Amino acid sequence: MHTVTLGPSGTYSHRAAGAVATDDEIEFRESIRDIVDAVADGDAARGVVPIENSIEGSVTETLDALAERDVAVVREVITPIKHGLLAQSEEFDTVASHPQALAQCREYLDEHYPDASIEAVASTARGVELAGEDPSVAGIGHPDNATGDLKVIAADIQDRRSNATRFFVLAPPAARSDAGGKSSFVVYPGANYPGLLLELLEPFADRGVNLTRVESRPSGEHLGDYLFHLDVDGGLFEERTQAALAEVEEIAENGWVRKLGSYDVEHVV
Ligand SMILES: O=C(O)C(=O)Cc1ccccc1
Repeated sequence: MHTVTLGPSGTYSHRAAGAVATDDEIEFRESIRDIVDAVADGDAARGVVPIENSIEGSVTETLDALAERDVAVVREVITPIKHGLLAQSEEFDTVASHPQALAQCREYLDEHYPDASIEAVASTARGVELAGEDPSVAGIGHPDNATGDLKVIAADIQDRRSNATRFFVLAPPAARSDAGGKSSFVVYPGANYPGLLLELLEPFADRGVNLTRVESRPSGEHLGDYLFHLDVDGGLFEERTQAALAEVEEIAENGWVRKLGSYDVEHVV
């Protein structure tokens, strides 16, 4: 079975997927939700989705899909992101890209193309595809996508020199593993009282398990009701991580805890 990721060919997700699959094993989907669904429904062996960017923060579509569907996280892949502005010539009036890429280049676009219309599309590669079809459109994406009539009008246009994105490699629940140096959980406490979040985090602090990310997301139930995404520097094979999690499960007895799994981190260029 194949690996699904955000298409068309040439997205950053596609590049990250190269860490776990060869090109002939990769199939494309047009949204993150479709990727998570394909893995959860058993239609794909692996899925590769962006989770967090160093400039723009969390990819909320991914967080919400991980809270809703039962999938395992089996690996983390980190890639540097270097955006190029790709167009047939400098005579364009619209810039099309993925919302994350547009946000990562906001200051550059404001300074150099203040009059351009900004168009959010499903992926960076889709924006570049549009630029290839229409001379009035420029895309923001990886410079390797400048094929055919497209030129790299400007390179390295992201607003910070250091720009990296974390991707999760997803697998069906049966592939969930306790091995690996990091673990991710989603906690819905099903309660709301002073100090609740502190209580949820203390079991990790008490055992010296470092938290690498805490993110709250609306539960969708009612305003002010949240679930929490936790990443920790500890594997579920470790007694300290298991013990901390058992305490968290007790605190969340009126809600639920989803163990996404333990995994190792890989850097790809
Ligand atoms: O659109 C893409 O290329 C993606 O894979 C999503 C994305 C967009 C911007 C930075 C990192 C990932």
